[in-house]
Amino acid sequence: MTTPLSWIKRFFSVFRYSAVAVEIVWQASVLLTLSMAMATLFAGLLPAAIAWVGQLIVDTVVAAIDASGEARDQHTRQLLQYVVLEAFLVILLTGAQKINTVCQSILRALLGNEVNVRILKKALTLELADFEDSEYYDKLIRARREASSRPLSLVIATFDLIRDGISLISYGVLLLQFSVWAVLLLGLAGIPAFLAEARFSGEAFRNQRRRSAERRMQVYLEMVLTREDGVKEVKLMQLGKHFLQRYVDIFRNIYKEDRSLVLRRGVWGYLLGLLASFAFYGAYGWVAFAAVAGAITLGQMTMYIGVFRQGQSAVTSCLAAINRMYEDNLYLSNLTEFLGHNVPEPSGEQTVGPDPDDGIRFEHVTFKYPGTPKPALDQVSFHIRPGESLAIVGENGSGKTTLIKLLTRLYTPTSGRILFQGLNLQEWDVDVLRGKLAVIFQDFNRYQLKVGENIGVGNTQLLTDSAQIETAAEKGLAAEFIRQMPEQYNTQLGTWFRDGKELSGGQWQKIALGRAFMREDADVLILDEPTAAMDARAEAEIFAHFRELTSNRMSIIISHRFSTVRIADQILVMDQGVVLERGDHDSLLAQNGQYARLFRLQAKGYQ
Ligand SMILES: Nc1ncnc2c1ncn2[C@@H]1O[C@H](COP(=O)(O)OP(=O)(O)OP(=O)(O)O)[C@@H](O)[C@H]1O
Repeated sequence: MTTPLSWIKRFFSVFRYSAVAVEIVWQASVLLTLSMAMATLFAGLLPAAIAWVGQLIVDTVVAAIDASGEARDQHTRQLLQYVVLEAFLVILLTGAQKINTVCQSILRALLGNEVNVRILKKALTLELADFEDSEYYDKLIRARREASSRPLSLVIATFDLIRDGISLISYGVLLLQFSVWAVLLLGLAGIPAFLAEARFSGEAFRNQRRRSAERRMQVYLEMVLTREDGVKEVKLMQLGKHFLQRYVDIFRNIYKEDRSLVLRRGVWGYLLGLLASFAFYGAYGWVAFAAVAGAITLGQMTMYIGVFRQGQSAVTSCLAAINRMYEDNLYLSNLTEFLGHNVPEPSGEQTVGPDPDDGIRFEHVTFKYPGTPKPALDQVSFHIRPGESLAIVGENGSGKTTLIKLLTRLYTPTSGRILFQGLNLQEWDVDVLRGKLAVIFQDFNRYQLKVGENIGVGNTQLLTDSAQIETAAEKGLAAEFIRQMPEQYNTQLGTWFRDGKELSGGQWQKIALGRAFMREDADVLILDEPTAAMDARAEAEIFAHFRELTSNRMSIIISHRFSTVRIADQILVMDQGVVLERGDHDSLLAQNGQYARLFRLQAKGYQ
C-alpha cells in the first residue's frame, strides 16, 4: 500500500543523484558552479520582486490619477523611481538567465571531458574479468555513451527545480497578504499533478532499467550492421534483413510500453492540470471580486493575477524538471555504480625474484572462470628454465590461452601457485612482472595507427625510437613489406583514417611479432597462435627464427601445427584443462599417445 511517507520518499528519490552530479560539476569548475548557483537564486527570487514592484507601479498610477497639484507630482516622481527599479530588476533577471545559459554552455564541454576521463581512468584499473561480465561491461558502455550530456542535464534540472521552488515560495509569501486560503488552494491544486508526474516518471525510470538487456541487444545489432568487421559476413550470409527485423521487433516491444505510458501520462496530466486551472481561475475571480469590493487595490489585483499565472508556469516547469531528473538519475546511477565498482588493490610489491635461474613453475594450478562449473585448468604443473622453450598443443577449448592469462596475471589461480624466478606471481609488483613478459595473443590488437607506432606500442618507453622499431620489424619479418609501403613506417594502417592502408592477415601478424620484439630485455616471450593466418611453412620459419632470437630467454608458443611445435624443448599436450602428456618431440612420439597420433595425422595431411 502506498503510504504518504512512501510517496514523499518516492518524490525525494528524484534528488538521489543530484549531489553526485553537483560534485562532478564542482570538480569541473568551482567558479562556474558558484555562478550558476547564484544565478539560480536570483532567477528564483526576482520574478516575485518584479511582480511586487509592478503592484506599486499600478497603485501609484491610480494614486497619481486621483491626486492633483503637488501630490500628483510627488506620485509621478515616485512612479518614475518604481519604473526604474522595475527595469533594473528585469535587467538583473535577464542577466541571471543569461549567466545561467553561458555557464551551461561552457560547462557542457568541460563536464563531458571530466566524466569521460573519470570513466577511462576507472576502466584502466579494471580486471580483465570485469570486462567479461556482461552487465558490468554494459554499464561501462552506457556510462560512456551519454557522459557529455547527462550529468550537466541533471544539474540544470536540479537548479531549475530549485529556482522554480524559490519562485513558488516567494509567490506564496506575496499571496499570504491576500489570503492564507488562496495560498493553500493554489498549493494543494498543484499537488496531484506533482504526485502523478513523480509516479509516471518513476515508472519510466524503472521501465528503462528493466529493458537494459534489450537495449544492449539493439546496440549490438547496430554494431554488427554498421561496422566494417561485421559487414562482410552480414552481406555474404544475407543476415542484414534478419538482424534488422530483430532490431525492429525489439523497438516495437519497447514502443508499445512507452506509448501506453505516454498516453496515460498525457491523460492524467491534462485532467490534473485542469484541477490546477480551475483553482487558478477560482482564485482569479476571487481576486477580481475583492478588487471590486475595494478590499484590495488595483495594483494588488494585477500583482496577484500575475503571481497566479507565473506560479502556474513555475509548476509546469517544475514537473518538466522532475521528469528530466528521473531520466538523468538513471544515467547517474549507472555512472556511480561503474565508478564505485570495487577494484581490489593489486597485491604484491616485489620487483625481483630470489632465484632468477628458476624460470617459471606451475604447481598444481587449477582455475575456474566465474560462473562456470568445470575448471578450465585442472592441476596443471610444469617447469621451464631460462633458455628453454615450451610449446603447448591441444584441441580448441583445452585451456591453452587460459594458462597464458594466468601466467600474465590477467587472472588469479583458484588453487595451486605459479612461481616466476622463485617468487609467487601474486607477490610480484604487477607492472614489473608484466614488463618482463612479451606476449602476443591470437586476437592481438590491430591499432588504427601508423606502422611504426603499431610496432612501437610493444614498449611505450621506445615508442618513438625508430632504430629500435626497425630492428624489431626485422626480427618479426615485417621489415621487407614495410619498406614497400608508400610512407614506410609512417604509413597509416587500417581503414578508419585518411590514407589508411589495410594489411593482409599474415602481414598484421608480422607487425604483431615485431611488437613482441620491442621488449628486448623481456625474460619470457609468449606467442599464443599469432601466426595462425600464415601457411605452415611460413609459421615454421618464423618460429625457428623466433627460437634463435630467444635462445637465452624463455619462450612459450601455442600452435596447432606440429611441424612448428616439434622444435620446442618441452611440449605440453593439453586436453580439457589437464596436461595429458609432457616431454620433447621424440619422447612424446615414443610414448605413442595422443601427441604421436595427432602428429602422424597432420604429417599425413602434408604428404
Ligand atoms: N572468459 C571466459 N569465461 C568463461 N569461460 C571461458 C572464458 N574463456 C574461455 N573459457 C572457457 O575455458 C575453456 C578453455 O578456454 P581457452 O581459451 O583457454 O582454450 P584454448 O585451448 O586456448 O582454445 P583455442 O585453441 O580454441 O584457442 C573453454 O572451455 C572455454 O569455453
